[in-house]
Amino acid sequence: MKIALLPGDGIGPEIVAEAVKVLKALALPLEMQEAAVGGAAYAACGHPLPEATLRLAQEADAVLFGAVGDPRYDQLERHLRPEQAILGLRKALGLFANLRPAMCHAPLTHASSLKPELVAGLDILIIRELTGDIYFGQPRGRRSAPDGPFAGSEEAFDTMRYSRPEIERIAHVAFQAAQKRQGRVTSVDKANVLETSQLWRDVVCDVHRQYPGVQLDHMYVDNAAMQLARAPRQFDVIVTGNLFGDILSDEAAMLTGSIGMLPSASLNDKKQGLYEPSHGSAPDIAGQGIANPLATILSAAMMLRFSLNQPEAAARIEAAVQSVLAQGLRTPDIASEGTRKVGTREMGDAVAAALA
Ligand SMILES: NC(=O)C1=CN([C@@H]2O[C@H](COP(=O)(O)OP(=O)(O)OC[C@H]3O[C@@H](n4cnc5c(N)ncnc54)[C@H](O)[C@@H]3O)[C@@H](O)[C@H]2O)C=CC1
Ligand SMILES: CC(C)CC(=O)C(=O)O
Ligand SMILES: [Mg+2]
Repeated sequence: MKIALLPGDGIGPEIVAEAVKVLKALALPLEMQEAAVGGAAYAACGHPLPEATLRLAQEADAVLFGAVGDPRYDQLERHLRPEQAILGLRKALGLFANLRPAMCHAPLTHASSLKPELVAGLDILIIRELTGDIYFGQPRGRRSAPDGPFAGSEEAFDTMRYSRPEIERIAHVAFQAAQKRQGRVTSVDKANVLETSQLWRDVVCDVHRQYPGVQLDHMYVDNAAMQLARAPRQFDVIVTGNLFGDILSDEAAMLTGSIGMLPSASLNDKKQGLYEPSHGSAPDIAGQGIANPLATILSAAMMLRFSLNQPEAAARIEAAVQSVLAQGLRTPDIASEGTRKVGTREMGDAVAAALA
């Protein structure tokens, strides 16, 4: 089983190292090969997604990704910025389905931003479309405004676009996931305002006819953001577009205790996948040894389950994470009174040691 390791920038190398430690402790025949990506790759060879890195990812059975983004490169042209590497990988590998499970582990109900009684047992699956929408839509650019009250001044524009097949395939992923869960899908859009969202809603309704056992409802994204903070357990599966899913999943992370707890799988139609924490490179804490590695470790478990056909090994990692949380070990982002504060490495060591 070939795994491409792409640690990237900021806390990326710190958290990927801990996931690798846990994977190695499983003693499976995993062949891991590392390559530079993001700002690290730009510094080394002038491009955030070098050809060799892309090839390694394409030829691997799965990719374990840290994060990209480096404030030193914020002023670069968009196509050279570290973040283009992850967008480029998603597009090149066709990773249209992003699964972000937001679960509140029992020992962390007090670490959540909400009252414990609102998040106890929380288990939401956010399914975010990942290769379309305003992040990829053309045309985009800068120009002199051709009309309107600010005609002649500098303006910038992006394009929100979705095609029927793109919406159909992500809707199928959502309905099929719901069939294995509580059987409920909430489709989140802004159909009261946006043409793309009106098509989104039409197509989701059309696909729903093939899944009569699944309950479907629709919610505008502004209300969905509010409902997540008010009563998150009303949701089972949320399916939404790239932009809304990006924002809502960071919000949902805080219901679980921290953005450092939210793993993700990005899959294509061949179940080839890229696995990464939902957060970014966290430059504000990089190099301090305090980043929470659990989202990355849980992403490695998703990799074993979805791409490497090792569900038992995945379950062992998930149980080990539960066990260290039950023991009271906490990185600073999830620490509370009466728990034991540990750093990134100590948390990784503890998970590896707790593997049954
Ligand atoms: N997939 C990716 O590679 C992503 C990259 N980015 C990039 O990351 C850089 C930083 O972006 P931000 O908006 O600051 O988002 P961020 O997710 O990196 O950080 C937001 C806040 O959460 C904290 N945080 C994040 N991960 C954590 C962890 N594992 N443990 C403890 N605390 C954690 C950070 O310290 C920070 O205070 C930017 O360059 C951005 O473009 C952002 C999101 C995803
Ligand atoms: C570069 C960004 C689109 C990455 C991000 O924020 C995400 O995937 O959650
Ligand atoms: Mg994001």
